Formats: sequence, structure tokens, C-alpha cells
Amino acid sequence: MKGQSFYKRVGFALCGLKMAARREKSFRTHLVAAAAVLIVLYVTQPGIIWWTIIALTVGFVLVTELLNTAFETLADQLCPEEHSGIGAAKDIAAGAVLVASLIGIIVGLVFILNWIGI
Ligand SMILES: Nc1ncnc2c1ncn2[C@@H]1O[C@H](COP(=O)(O)OP(=O)(O)OP(=O)(O)O)[C@@H](O)[C@H]1O
Repeated sequence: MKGQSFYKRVGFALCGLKMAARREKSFRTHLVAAAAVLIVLYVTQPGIIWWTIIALTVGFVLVTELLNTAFETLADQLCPEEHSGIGAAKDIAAGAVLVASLIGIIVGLVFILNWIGI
């Protein structure tokens, strides 16, 4: 499947996003949270620096969640039976999502404190 046109490769990527949203509840939750953050930014109209920091943070969480979903899908396909190594690898990948989400919460808290002037 190498050498596909740019248009087709973008189509594959969009298809992947759709599949992740359909399969993974936590990805849907993160998408809803990202939409909420966008509304908050639109309402509060912070400076360009905050738009950039928050966009990068939200993107980081969504990308981590997508990679975790891809990894889980691959692991389940390659090794459907119980295996301690697979369990550990899945937990580590989930840990990456947790770290990204905690960073997102910290950035959100700093944004709120800055907005109310503390
Ligand atoms: N094949 C396996 N062998 C051993 N343990 C597993 C296996 N599959 C899953 N587990 C354990 O169960 C946990 C949940 O796995 P599952 O595939 O259901 O992920 P999930 O609940 O969809 O996670 P997430 O919320 O990140 O999508 C894993 O983190 C791991 O500890």
C-alpha cells in the first residue's frame, strides 16, 4: 500500500480518526473536552501565547490518546490471549495518556489563575 496519492493518504488518516472516535470512549471524552476548551478560549479571548500553549497541550493529549488506541488495537490483534508483557505495555501506554492529561489539567489551572488575576 506504499506510494498512494496525498489525497488518499489524508483519507486514510481521516478514516483512522473516525475509527478511533467510534472505538474508543476515552478519545470521544477528550474530543468533548477539547471542544469545551475551544469554547472557553473563544469566550475569554486570551492572548496569542495562551491560544498557542493550550492548542499544543490539547493536541498533545489527543495525539497521545490516538497513539494509545493504535497501540491497543495492534496489541489485541497480535496477541488476543492474556500475556503479562502485553498487559504491562498497555498500562505504560495508558500511563502516557495520564501524564499528558495531568499536564493539560496543570496548564488549565494556570490559565484560570492567570485569568482571574492571581
Ligand atoms: N492481552 C492482555 N494480557 C494481559 N493483560 C491485559 C491484556 N489486555 C488488557 N490487559 C489489561 O487490562 C487493562 C485494560 O485493557 P483494555 O485493552 O481493556 O484497555 P482499555 O480499558 O480500553 O484502556 P483505555 O481506557 O486506555 O482505552 C490493560 O491496561 C492491561 O492491564
